[in-house]
Amino acid sequence: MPEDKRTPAAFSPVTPKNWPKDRLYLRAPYYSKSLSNEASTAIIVKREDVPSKEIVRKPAAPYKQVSITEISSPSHPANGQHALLAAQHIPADSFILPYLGFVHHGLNENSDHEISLDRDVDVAVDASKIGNEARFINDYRGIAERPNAEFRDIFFDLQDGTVGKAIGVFVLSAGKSGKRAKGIGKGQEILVSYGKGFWAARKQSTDAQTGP
Ligand SMILES: C[S@@+](CC[C@H](N)C(=O)[O-])C[C@H]1O[C@@H](n2cnc3c(N)ncnc32)[C@H](O)[C@@H]1O
Repeated sequence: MPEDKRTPAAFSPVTPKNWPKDRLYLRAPYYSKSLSNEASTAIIVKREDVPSKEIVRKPAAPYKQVSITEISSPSHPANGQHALLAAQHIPADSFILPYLGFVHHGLNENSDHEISLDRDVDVAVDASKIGNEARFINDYRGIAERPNAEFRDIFFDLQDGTVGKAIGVFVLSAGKSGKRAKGIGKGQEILVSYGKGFWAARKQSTDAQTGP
């Protein structure tokens, strides 16, 4: 559990169903006090400096459009773990929820819940110990033919006159052929692509552990 409290209001007393007891639930990003001034200036901006065409997302936790579910299907590659499902139909191209966690310098390669936020100032979000429902989103490989959601940059209202640059989870757009126009159906698992790098790094560390 990180020691720093840049955003005391980040923790929510209300948690979603099936939220694990040993993890803290966030309603806003939790910023490390060790962030450099350069990084803070890059990722936290004044409300009035956000371009007017941009949508600023307000905290809305817990997120009603999703549900955390324990996987109990032997054919699912993450059987016994958790998944995030759509609790209702979510239209193509729409915002689902922010990916919240501990916002810090560097990349914690040991974390399975780490996403880069701003490479220029070397800042990432780690949801391994604190986070929200988005930390339960699995990679599509071995589960579906393709992902149905993706990460995009968002602006998140920190409710103190400032706005944080953050990562949001969105339903994929309909696509040129309209193949994905239906969006994500109620009860379907929300799946992104972690990228080949995520799995390559894990294969390397498994190979190193098992040896020749
Ligand atoms: C961000 S977590 C996703 C949530 C995770 N299932 C849980 O219950 O905490 C990433 C981890 O989930 C598992 N995972 C996600 N997608 C997977 C997939 N397609 N196949 C196998 N394991 C997967 C892996 O253990 C991975 O390290």
